Amino acid sequence: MFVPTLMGQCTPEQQAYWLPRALDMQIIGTYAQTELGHGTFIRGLETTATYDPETETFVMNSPTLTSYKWWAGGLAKTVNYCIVVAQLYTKGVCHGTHPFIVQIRDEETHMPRPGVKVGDIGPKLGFNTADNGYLGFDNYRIPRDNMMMKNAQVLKDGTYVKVARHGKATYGTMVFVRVLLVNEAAFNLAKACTIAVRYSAIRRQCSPDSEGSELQVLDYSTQQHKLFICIATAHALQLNSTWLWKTFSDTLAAIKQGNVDTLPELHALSSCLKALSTADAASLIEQCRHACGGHGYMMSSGLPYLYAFVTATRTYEGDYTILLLQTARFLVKAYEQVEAGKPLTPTVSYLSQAFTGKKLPWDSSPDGIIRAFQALAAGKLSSTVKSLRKRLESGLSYEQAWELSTIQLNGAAEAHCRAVMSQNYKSEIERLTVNSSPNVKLVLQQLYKVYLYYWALERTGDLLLYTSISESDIFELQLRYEGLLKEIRPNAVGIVDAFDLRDEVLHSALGSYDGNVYERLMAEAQKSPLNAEPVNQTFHTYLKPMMKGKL
Ligand SMILES: CCCCC/C=C\C/C=C\C/C=C\CCC(=O)SCCNC(=O)CCNC(=O)[C@H](O)C(C)(C)COP(=O)(O)OP(=O)(O)OC[C@H]1O[C@@H](n2cnc3c(N)ncnc32)[C@H](O)[C@@H]1OP(=O)(O)O
Ligand SMILES: Cc1cc2nc3c(=O)[nH]c(=O)nc-3n(C[C@H](O)[C@H](O)[C@H](O)COP(=O)(O)OP(=O)(O)OC[C@H]3O[C@@H](n4cnc5c(N)ncnc54)[C@H](O)[C@@H]3O)c2cc1C
Repeated sequence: MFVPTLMGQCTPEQQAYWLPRALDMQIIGTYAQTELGHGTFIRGLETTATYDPETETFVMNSPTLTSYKWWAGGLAKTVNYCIVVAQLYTKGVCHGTHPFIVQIRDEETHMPRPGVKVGDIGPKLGFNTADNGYLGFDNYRIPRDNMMMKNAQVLKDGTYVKVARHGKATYGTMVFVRVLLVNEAAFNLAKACTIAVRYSAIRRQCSPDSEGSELQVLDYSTQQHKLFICIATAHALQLNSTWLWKTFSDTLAAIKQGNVDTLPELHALSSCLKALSTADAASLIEQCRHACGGHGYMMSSGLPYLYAFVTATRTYEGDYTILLLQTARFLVKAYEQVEAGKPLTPTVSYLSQAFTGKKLPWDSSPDGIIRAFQALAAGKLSSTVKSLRKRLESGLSYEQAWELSTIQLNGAAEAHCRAVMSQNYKSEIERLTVNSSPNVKLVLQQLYKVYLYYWALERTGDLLLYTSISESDIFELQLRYEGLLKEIRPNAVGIVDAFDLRDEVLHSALGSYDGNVYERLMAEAQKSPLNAEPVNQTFHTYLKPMMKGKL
């Protein structure tokens, strides 16, 4: 996050000075925005940067314990510089949060600079290879030039000058990382399902009849139900990530031309896609662990590490709930645009035909299901706006009405995102397989149908509300879904092999390419320190005295 912020928030002159040093690893930096007391509410951050025109410096200060920077990766022992997001004060006026480049350790001795308090925040669920740290300032001075001045400046005499055309230009790095995280979610879910599917092909358990041999657990329908959605979702996230990256790049290019019109839609998309992709990836990685029984609970399976690593992404770079509410803001505005007969941006254009007051006729084809997801999202949005307006009419303020409606707002945003993801998944597969062999086309179409059927069956309640789907339609869809799992089974191992993930990347005794699961589990067990000697000394110090009643 350090380098992207240097690129996104510095003037060309500042980039010319800082970027080469950062890329050369002469300086190592992190992005310190979150504080002990605030992570989501950026406007509530307490660290201050007060400009002193006498010395042409900013005085960095941590006025309270809760103002200490907390969480930044590498902050504890690794970095010697930080990008610090602080409330900017000049001429007695607060201009809100702005980014500053702050040296916190000596470049030679690595000792913390006077006025800087820095340390490690302690053990975490995962991410323990990163030294996430805390940082406090005691009236610590930095040169005026260390304010990142692309979007706003403080002149030598302390005059504040706003440069950016969009009020949230300083939030740009977060959008960039959210876009990256969709790809990371896809990559890590692909690892987990490679491990779980390969292991499920090796593992034999239970024989349906007394004479027969034990079945591969991958042959069980319930195991296929657990795992094939994981494969389908890994592809869905990867294709949405590529699509989102292009949307991000196009928006950035437009902003460079001075056109910020597409930024709100990008913010709404990156928010809900980051939220859903990281939440789906974390819960499906846990599902892969469930599918591997006891051995999935071993660190040597690689699955606990993947889960601990990925579940953090639901929180950092914008908490799941918060980001969905950002998307909901955008959707409510889109609803108002439909009412006013105004044009809509591409990803919400389906809303212009949606508010007919009638249930969408059910169509179980892939395109029909995608239209149903859109009808579901539109229906939830319409119902949410109705709740908002009912509360406003009762005399509540907009903020109060909004807060009381946030559960529905989040539901509408999640439904919208599912519709966008499903649409992208199918259209990207069709675009990319135009020249593919019939077999490749067949397998990839089977996977996106798994995704569509799975989520339609997960949302039958909503589909009954907003489409004409009947009980028998649901019955038929369930049978079709279960039949599709059986069609995929023969190719399942080949499909995860196609992720082309090397053993060194998987780090898994269960998922290695050679399938020697039991030999690898035993080999990993031998590495346990408890196997260093036949009798551990705790027998003599604790067990034996206890057995003799002497403790
Ligand atoms: C899967 C394995 C992954 C492994 C990958 C490995 C490494 C990954 C690399 C890095 C990650 C590591 C660490 C993570 C680092 C961090 O966590 S950094 C800290 C991240 N913190 C956040 O994300 C904080 C979240 N909070 C916010 O973004 C904002 O507070 C808010 C919730 C958006 C609210 O902001 P606020 O200023 O109050 O604005 P408000 O809600 O009032 O909205 C005002 C208008 O501004 C628009 N807007 C808000 N944000 C943006 C944005 N980013 N871009 C564009 N526009 C934005 C908003 O839509 C409003 O517009 P209106 O037109 O008024 O509706
Ligand atoms: C592994 C990891 C690495 C990180 N790395 C960095 C880093 O490098 N740099 C950095 O600056 N930060 C980093 N962070 C911090 C991260 O960005 C924050 O944890 C995240 O933004 C969430 O903020 P918070 O922790 O204050 O949670 P809070 O915002 O306090 O959330 C707590 C709960 O309150 C809810 N909530 C909060 N506000 C609202 C609201 N308005 N409406 C409804 N519900 C609400 C949330 O949904 C959540 O359920 C990292 C975090 C982790 C876990």
